[in-house]
Amino acid sequence: MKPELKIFKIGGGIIDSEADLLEFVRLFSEVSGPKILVHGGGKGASEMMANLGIAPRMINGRRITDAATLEIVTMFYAGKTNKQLVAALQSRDVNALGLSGADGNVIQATKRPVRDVDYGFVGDLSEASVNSTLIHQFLEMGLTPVFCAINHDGHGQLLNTNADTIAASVAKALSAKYAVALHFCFEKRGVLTDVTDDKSVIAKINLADYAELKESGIIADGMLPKLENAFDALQFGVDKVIIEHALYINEVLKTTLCLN
Ligand SMILES: Nc1ncnc2c1ncn2[C@@H]1O[C@H](COP(=O)(O)OP(=O)(O)O)[C@@H](O)[C@H]1O
Ligand SMILES: CC(=O)N[C@@H](CCC(=O)OP(=O)(O)O)C(=O)O
Repeated sequence: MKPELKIFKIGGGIIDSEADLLEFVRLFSEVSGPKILVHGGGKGASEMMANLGIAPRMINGRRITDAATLEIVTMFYAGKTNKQLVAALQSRDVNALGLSGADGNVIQATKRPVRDVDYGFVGDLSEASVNSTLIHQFLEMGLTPVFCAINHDGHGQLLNTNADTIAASVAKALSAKYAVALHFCFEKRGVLTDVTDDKSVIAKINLADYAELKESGIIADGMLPKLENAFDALQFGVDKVIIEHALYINEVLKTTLCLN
């Protein structure tokens, strides 16, 4: 039997509030066994950009990342957010190791080719992108890797990748060695039939439900790429995918995804 590995992804809605972030760190520090944290921070990055007079542009949940945007998101994700999270985890006795994809060449991406849209310095990940051997070694050393959304192309160019995609790719790559549970944590209790009603959590979603929910428009905005990544992970070896509130990871109200 494969050993268990828990991968948690937190998004910008939680990172934006210091109190929420510290509460998540407390809960995460109590999670037993080998674990990995992947963080976004899109909301804070957009605020920082707006303060600097640069209008953020998103298409299909992905940020158009020109050179100026890349500088800001690198500072915000790989700098401030990653290091604050690592320090908070250390204060809870979690030996966290903050990583961009460039560190140890742990995730290498390819700049997204220009088709209908030029996304700029956005990185796409493939099966070969994630160095699962190195991540396994970190876990064996008792370290908890903390990934941000910045990676590189191996030729000196930093790239920005949606953090849900990073979480799903790391989960897929490690599923050869581990039974991986992938938790997408954000500021709602799961996938909702009514986004304004936290009680309307859909307990289970399979591939057929997913198609219907998309068609009916119940799933929209950032939930679209999140579920796309989530089902991709399930189809490529990840054991469990859960969508839940970052501050209620120990409670039963959540969405579990399944293929059939
Ligand atoms: N059916 C749905 N259930 C829950 N959230 C939804 C749904 N449809 C759209 N959303 C939106 O998706 C957002 C989550 O996507 P995103 O902001 O990208 O997450 P993250 O904070 O993890 O980056 C929610 O804040 C919500 O506004
Ligand atoms: C290419 C791309 O879209 N990158 C994302 C990375 C951060 C992210 O995904 O943050 P959340 O998880 O908080 O949304 C962005 O810059 O917004």
